[in-house]
Amino acid sequence: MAAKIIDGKAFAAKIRGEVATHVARLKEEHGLTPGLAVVLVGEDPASQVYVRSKGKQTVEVGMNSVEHKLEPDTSEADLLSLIERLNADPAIHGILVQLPLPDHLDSDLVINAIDPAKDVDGFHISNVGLLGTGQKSMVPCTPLGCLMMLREEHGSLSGLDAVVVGRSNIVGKPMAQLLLGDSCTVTIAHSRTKDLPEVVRRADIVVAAVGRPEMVPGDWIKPGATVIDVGINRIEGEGGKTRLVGDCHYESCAAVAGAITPVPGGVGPMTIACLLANTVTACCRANGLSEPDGLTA
Ligand SMILES: NC(=O)C1=CN([C@@H]2O[C@H](COP(=O)(O)OP(=O)(O)OC[C@H]3O[C@@H](n4cnc5c(N)ncnc54)[C@H](OP(=O)(O)O)[C@@H]3O)[C@@H](O)[C@H]2O)C=CC1
Ligand SMILES: Nc1nc(=O)c2c([nH]1)NC[C@@H]1CN(c3ccc(C(=O)N[C@@H](CCC(=O)O)C(=O)O)cc3)C=[N+]21
Repeated sequence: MAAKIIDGKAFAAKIRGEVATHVARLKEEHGLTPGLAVVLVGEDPASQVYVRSKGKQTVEVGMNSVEHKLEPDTSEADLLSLIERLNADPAIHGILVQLPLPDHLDSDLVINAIDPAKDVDGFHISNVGLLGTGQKSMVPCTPLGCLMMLREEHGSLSGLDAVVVGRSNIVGKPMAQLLLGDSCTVTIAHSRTKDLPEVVRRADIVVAAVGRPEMVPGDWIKPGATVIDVGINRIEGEGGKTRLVGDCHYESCAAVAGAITPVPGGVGPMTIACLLANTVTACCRANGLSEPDGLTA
């Protein structure tokens, strides 16, 4: 296997350490404790795992964590009134509504009800617009984590060919904006893309965010390219146990890539670390304090 394995778990631990230092400083010098509220509607088991993990890591870096678990049949009005309360609460600096929401709730409406300054997911239309026009915003956590790993790997990304497979609002599109912001030549591929293998073969950087287990094989990868695998797919493994795999076929991609993120231990831990980083950034901005370097794009 040729590829360097990008250790997202270790990188995330380093970021959490930096976040913890800033949290301690905010407490000591300003009497402030950043607070993150996570809202979960329903009982999706995967979402429950993520929410637990976010809460635990939030507390570990010294921040306050508040979890709101709502019944699966919660009305839109009740969810919106909770968001209103969190928007008005000065102890809450970040609000995350776990997606996907149950079908009877309009997620665009709900997300756009969050105060953009507290939108630590970066999904509010104001933050999307700010990112798209190169202005200071809240940057979505998963793409931000991917960007941090790519910068660490390459130094400058300027002029590199990047292909993002997937065009969702939460991963593909903001990822493409960030890569464009770093002067990559960006292609966004999706389910209607003609000749996806040929498109991916041109890329110096491949970001796969498709949600299809092991869809990208090694023979689509240009030798030496960097592969960032965002996919989190639970599949049936040996002995009836479930196993976590990405959207890339790890073994074959690692044989030709220059560097690759594993699943688990790649993008996932970076996503949560960036959520904590965004919460500190939001707390600083809300209090007119200079924000930490290196924790945002
Ligand atoms: N590690 C982490 O922190 C996170 C991981 N994830 C994981 O990342 C993956 C993607 O998530 P998300 O962006 O929310 O997914 P979505 O389902 O919202 O989007 C998937 C995208 O992939 C495209 N696609 C689907 N099939 C194909 C295909 N055969 N060829 C090319 N493109 C295809 C779709 O195209 P079209 O638009 O044409 O339908 C769509 O744009 C999932 O595995 C998810 O679990 C997500 C968030 C965070
Ligand atoms: N509003 C909102 N914001 C999100 O950021 C958001 C969301 N909704 N809905 C779901 C997706 C998914 N997501 C992950 C976060 C961490 C891991 C993670 O830590 N993964 C570990 C493994 C975890 C495991 O074992 O299951 C890893 O890859 O090493 C994965 C996926 C955030 N998402």
